[in-house]
Amino acid sequence: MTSDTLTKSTLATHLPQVHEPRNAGMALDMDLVLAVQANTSAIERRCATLPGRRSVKKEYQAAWLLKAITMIDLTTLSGDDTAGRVRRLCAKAAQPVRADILDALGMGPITTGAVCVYHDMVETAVAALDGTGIPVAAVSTGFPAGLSPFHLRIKEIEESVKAGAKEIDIVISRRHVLTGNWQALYDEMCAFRAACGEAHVKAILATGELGSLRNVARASYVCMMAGADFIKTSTGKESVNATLPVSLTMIRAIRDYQARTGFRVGYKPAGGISKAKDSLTYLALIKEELGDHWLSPHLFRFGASSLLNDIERQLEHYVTGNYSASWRHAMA
Ligand SMILES: O=C[C@H](O)COP(=O)(O)O
Repeated sequence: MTSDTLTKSTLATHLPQVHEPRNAGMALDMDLVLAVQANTSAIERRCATLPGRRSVKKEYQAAWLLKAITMIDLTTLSGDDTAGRVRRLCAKAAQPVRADILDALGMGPITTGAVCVYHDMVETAVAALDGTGIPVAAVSTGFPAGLSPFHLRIKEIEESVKAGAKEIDIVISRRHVLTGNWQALYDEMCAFRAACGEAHVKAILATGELGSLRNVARASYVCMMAGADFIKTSTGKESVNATLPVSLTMIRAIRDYQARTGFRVGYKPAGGISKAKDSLTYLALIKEELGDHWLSPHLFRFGASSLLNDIERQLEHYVTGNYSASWRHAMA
């Protein structure tokens, strides 16, 4: 990662609204899908070099971490979620870094990319975020397993959109991938996209349950062909969630899809990303494989419940020279 492309001055305090044409999708091209391969050992070799590399330091690191915050879907997806917890999370999304730290960094206000909740909490989050411009993302379609009746999965999307969700994170039927039923996956994804209407749809592949990187690559293509605005690795509930090899596989599918169609599809690694250092590795990977254009909330998000906390601690360390206990930072 070079440090010249992102400095504090390039971090506008209010991010410009980038107009990106939505992925219109294309007809299912089975020849293309079946031609997709993934060279697992080459992918793993490339990824093994990433975390150990020299990373950006000092003010450049602080700038990248601030940038990372603007691309977090701040998430709570727990059975014991309450309206109070969701309101606190929304307050954190609207002011993700303490004002004194931002002041010391010479930064104006920033926000996270979105707040991500279950359907039941959408209305609460929408009300709590009123006036902030922060969208609410709802996980949907029988999250996390995606095994509820199909008509109910469609209905769930419609209800979340009606409740004010601007982004819908759907889960695909893993069995369609595992049985190679690409037509069924394509049809399902088209129906989910149609039910979302104007809301943007993120397709969660649940990569930890897809068996191989080749399946991950093929599922990525099929979901993009069916109109996914983003492809997302995981629900956070699988035993293996976001990994670098899976990310490289999906990112290269995105790159190839853009070369073929001209549409830029977003990428969201999710699940188990909780360290500031890991966020820098992901951003470096995006920069190298997709380019600077993708380093923006409209094309890249972290799905994370606890990453923000660690980033805020690192920023405090940069400003004061001391690490604070994580409990000193408001819920993240
Ligand atoms: O989509 C977001 C994930 O569920 C968050 O996972 P995490 O709690 O491991 O950060």
